Amino acid sequence: MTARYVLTGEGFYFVGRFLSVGGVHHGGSVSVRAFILVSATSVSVLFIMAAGSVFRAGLFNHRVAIVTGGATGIGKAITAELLQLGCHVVIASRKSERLEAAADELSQLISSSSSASITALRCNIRQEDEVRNLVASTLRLHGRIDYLVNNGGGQFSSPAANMSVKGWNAVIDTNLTGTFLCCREVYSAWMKDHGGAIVNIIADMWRGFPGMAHTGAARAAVENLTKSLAIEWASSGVRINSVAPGTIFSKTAMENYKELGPVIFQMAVPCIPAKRLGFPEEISPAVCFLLSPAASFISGATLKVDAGQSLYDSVWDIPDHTAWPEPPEGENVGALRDMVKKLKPKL
Ligand SMILES: CCCCCCCCC/C=C/C(=O)SCCNC(=O)CCNC(=O)[C@H](O)C(C)(C)COP(=O)(O)OP(=O)(O)OC[C@H]1O[C@@H](n2cnc3c(N)ncnc32)[C@H](O)[C@@H]1OP(=O)(O)O
Ligand SMILES: NC(=O)C1=CN([C@@H]2O[C@H](COP(=O)(O)OP(=O)(O)OC[C@H]3O[C@@H](n4cnc5c(N)ncnc54)[C@H](OP(=O)(O)O)[C@@H]3O)[C@@H](O)[C@H]2O)C=CC1
Repeated sequence: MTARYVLTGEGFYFVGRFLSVGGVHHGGSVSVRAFILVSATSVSVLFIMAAGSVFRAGLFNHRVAIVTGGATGIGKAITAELLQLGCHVVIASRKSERLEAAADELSQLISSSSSASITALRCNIRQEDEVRNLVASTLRLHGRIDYLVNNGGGQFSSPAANMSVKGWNAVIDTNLTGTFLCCREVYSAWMKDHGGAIVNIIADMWRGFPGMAHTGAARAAVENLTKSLAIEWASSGVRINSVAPGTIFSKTAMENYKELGPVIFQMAVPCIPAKRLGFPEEISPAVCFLLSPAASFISGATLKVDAGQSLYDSVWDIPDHTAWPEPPEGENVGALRDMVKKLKPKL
């Protein structure tokens, strides 16, 4: 038996509760349609987003978030979704023009009935004093910090052997030390006494990150940092998790690699089980979920949002070579030689 129900209005709220994702309904400027497929053995629910967030509008009303790198790419999508959920968002990065342009553009998403707001603050997360100022300014402005999204970061592509120590340090300082500084400062200044939720954006570095070894090392370290802080800060009511995106296309991400950008993104596609690139709007719901009350029992975890890429293929090609030592002699090597001889075509 298969039946299909199309629900509207309050029905969404019921579906949201049923799915335990903190409530999903049709409200505000967010327009969602849901289809439930029921069969004898299973019930599956498919949400089709027409626009905005799948989460309940107002879920983050009066909450305050800092999103580093919130003016571009993935950070911008996270900021947009948080704003639509009613959050006050402070976006922070190094380039004032980008910050101001994004704040102007994203403020258009805020409906007149919403309490949400967006503020752009310049901050280089590698600089301890600038991170301290960012947190102090946010507290002066809003009086609280409920969420921190450590999204600001990046790297350049280079074989490890060609990396200078300056280049290595630039990437480690940004992705690892910058993340640590933001976590520590937000915790000391607010979350220690009031709790909160943190999400760290890491990367698909599960099998190393050949071609970008510095960022692989930094992101693996952040994954471990996430676990340490989940334990150290649990008694303050702080939850901290990571999101590991696959290959996510945005204009700014591509431009970072200059003329190599199109090549890098194009060559990733065959290695992605979905056979297409991901998009920032496919990362932001995972971040919002981990910040939300729907994740109230989740801490120290990493959510891969990569269409299975981390289980599949690598873009790094190892050319044929004979650089390894011969295997130890013995009956198995002999058997292999016999097998290879038999496989050779007869002349
Ligand atoms: C292949 C696998 C596919 C793998 C498959 C494809 C996966 C793609 C996944 C994409 C993942 C993403 O994260 S996309 C997101 C991309 N966005 C970003 O990376 C944005 C932020 N990035 C940056 O700001 C920069 O890239 C970063 C290097 C981190 C910081 O730059 P800054 O200029 O601020 O750093 P500085 O302190 O001035 O130091 C710069 C030094 O870095 C080194 N350096 C910088 N760019 C360099 C370059 N292109 N080649 C060599 N070296 C470089 C030099 O030593 C520089 O020194 P000098 O020589 O003295 O100048
Ligand atoms: N796109 C992808 O495939 C993947 C991306 N990631 C990571 O996700 C995050 C977002 O990347 P994405 O949106 O794709 O690319 P973008 O290049 O658009 O975003 C990177 C952001 O980080 C900010 N940033 C970089 N360095 C600093 C710094 N020192 N201080 C403060 N802000 C900084 C940049 O702003 P500004 O330059 O103004 O400082 C920019 O807004 C990055 O950490 C990235 O490495 C992880 C896995 C895959």
